[in-house]
Amino acid sequence: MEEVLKYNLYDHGLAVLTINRPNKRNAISKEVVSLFAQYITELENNTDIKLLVITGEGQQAFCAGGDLKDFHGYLKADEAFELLKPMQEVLYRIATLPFPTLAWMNGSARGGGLEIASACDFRFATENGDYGFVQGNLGIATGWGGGSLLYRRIHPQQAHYWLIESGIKTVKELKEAGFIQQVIQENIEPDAEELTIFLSKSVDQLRHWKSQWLHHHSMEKLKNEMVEEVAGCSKLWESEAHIEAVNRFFSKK
Ligand SMILES: CC[C@H](C(=O)O)C(=O)SCCNC(=O)CCNC(=O)[C@H](O)C(C)(C)COP(=O)(O)OP(=O)(O)OC[C@H]1O[C@@H](n2cnc3c(N)ncnc32)[C@H](O)[C@@H]1OP(=O)(O)O
Repeated sequence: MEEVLKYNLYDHGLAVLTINRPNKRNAISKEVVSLFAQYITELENNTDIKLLVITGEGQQAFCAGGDLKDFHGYLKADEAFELLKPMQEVLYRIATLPFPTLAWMNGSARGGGLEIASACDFRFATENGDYGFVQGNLGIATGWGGGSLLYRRIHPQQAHYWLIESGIKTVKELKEAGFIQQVIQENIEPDAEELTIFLSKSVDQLRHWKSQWLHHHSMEKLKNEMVEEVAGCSKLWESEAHIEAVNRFFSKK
């Protein structure tokens, strides 16, 4: 059976991680979290990589967020914290990789799917998708640290408003807010023209610019904010609103 997270390394410095659960709209299961942690260790130790792209399998979704079967249940706050923390650590490690990272959003994204996208330095998205930090509609908040990351990707006031609004955005709205840098028409190919701006530069140049970015933003402050975010979401986990929202999702199936 194919892995639920595929890792492809190309000889021109490109690494691609593909979330491979198209029948579940690439929702993140615990197994996907574990494979992310494993592959990131390989990426951290590879000095030849110029760019990491994270994308989804298929044309319908980039990532539907946490798998509601794996990540949503009747948990106490401390249990929810233990459940959410591993993916927060994955997102922090993605955000602090020593080379540029790009979310190639090949379709719709919800909740944690946009938290993964926010962990990347850059985001390209297809017009065929729509995109929403919907955690607020589930009675919770971002739970993997993606809210802290969003504050570093777009204007902080816009980030605050998006998290409260919990709305679904078009690619036009994402572009207007500066959340995405390019609109894409199809799934990624290793020789995609859109990757040239990265792959035409040297490893040293790309790692210099990423080091500059990491120094500009205190990573210690980011890590602390992300951990506090997980704790805050965990407290909301016990709410009636959250339990009812998850029941609604599965009852409509
Ligand atoms: C910290 C992260 C945070 C958390 O986990 O706490 C979150 O990510 S909360 C947000 C969780 N995600 C969602 O609420 C999104 C739920 N999914 C959808 O809104 C839609 O599926 C959508 C818009 C992504 C795609 O809609 P579409 O009509 O194309 O597909 P279906 O809804 O018919 O779904 C197809 C198939 O996929 C299963 N599915 C979709 N999303 C999830 C999910 N998040 N977890 C588990 N399974 C999911 C859905 O049940 C269908 O499966 P099937 O077996 O065919 O019934």
